[in-house]
Amino acid sequence: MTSTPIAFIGGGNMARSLIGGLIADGVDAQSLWVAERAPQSREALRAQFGVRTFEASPEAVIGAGIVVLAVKPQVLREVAQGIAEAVQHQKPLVISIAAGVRMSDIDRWLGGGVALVRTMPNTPALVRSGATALYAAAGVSAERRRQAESVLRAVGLTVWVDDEADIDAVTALSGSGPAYFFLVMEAMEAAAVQLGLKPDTARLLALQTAFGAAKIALEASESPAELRERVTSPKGTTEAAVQVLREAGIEAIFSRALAAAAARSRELGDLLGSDR
Ligand SMILES: NC(=O)C1=CN([C@@H]2O[C@H](COP(=O)(O)OP(=O)(O)OC[C@H]3O[C@@H](n4cnc5c(N)ncnc54)[C@H](O)[C@@H]3O)[C@@H](O)[C@H]2O)C=CC1
Ligand SMILES: O=C(O)[C@@H]1CCC=N1
Repeated sequence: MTSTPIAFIGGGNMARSLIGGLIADGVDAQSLWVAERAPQSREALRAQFGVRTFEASPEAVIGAGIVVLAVKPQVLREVAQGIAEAVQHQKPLVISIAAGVRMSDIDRWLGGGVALVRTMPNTPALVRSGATALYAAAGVSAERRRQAESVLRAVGLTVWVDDEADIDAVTALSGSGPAYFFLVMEAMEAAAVQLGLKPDTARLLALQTAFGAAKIALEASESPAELRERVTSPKGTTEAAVQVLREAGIEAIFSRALAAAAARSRELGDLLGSDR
């Protein structure tokens, strides 16, 4: 991992996940700088991680080799324009994690000619089990790409996509994906409580089952479909449950859900980049 200071602009949920993961990977907290406008959040970031915090974003950019844009898409233009001068002076690698917002717009807001990598990480970065897709325009050097990849690889798996539009699909799949699995965990826990289990017992078993299923699916050579079939005895209990899920249209529901997320990502890109 690079030892250059990394400045996060925005210290919310996703920045905290990345910072926690980087520190767990051995990165020195003093080389992680965070510009965060909310005083309570700055205080919490210092207390939890021991990172340096800044009230004014340009101050965090000066001296940083890498700048991570970690504010909500809706405020990214204002934030980028506010640090443009510092970025043009400092010439850091800029990594955007914002959903939807296109690279050409961010580059323009930052004054143009910026070494920019657009990424879509997810919150399991906190426990170094993140999944991040990265995209860089043709002009970004191999060295800058390696630098961006090394930051995100420190907190989990990384993949490059060669079409920026793929980031919308990635956002729908792995960016938002943890929430879908949490929802399934919530639903399974509630259903098990209805069957008479104590809430604590139901949650523990639901969570460990999710963990075990993901672990075996990652480690085994078989596909998830083959692993599912292995659990499903003919005329057994799993078959009874899977039949209910299929009759309710589980595949179609996920297809619609991911399509909605990808459409929202594209919509954010259109909406927020429309100042040209
Ligand atoms: N939460 C998630 O699971 C993921 C989020 N993202 C992206 O990460 C970005 C951040 O999302 P979250 O962390 O969830 O949002 P958040 O709302 O938790 O964090 C944003 C932070 O930025 C701060 N902020 C707002 N304006 C600021 C300014 N002018 N200067 C400095 N700080 C400012 C806010 O006070 C807040 O703490 C978004 O663009 C989102 O699309 C990407 C992948 C996953
Ligand atoms: O919900 C969102 O818009 C962000 C992007 C991916 C996950 N959270």
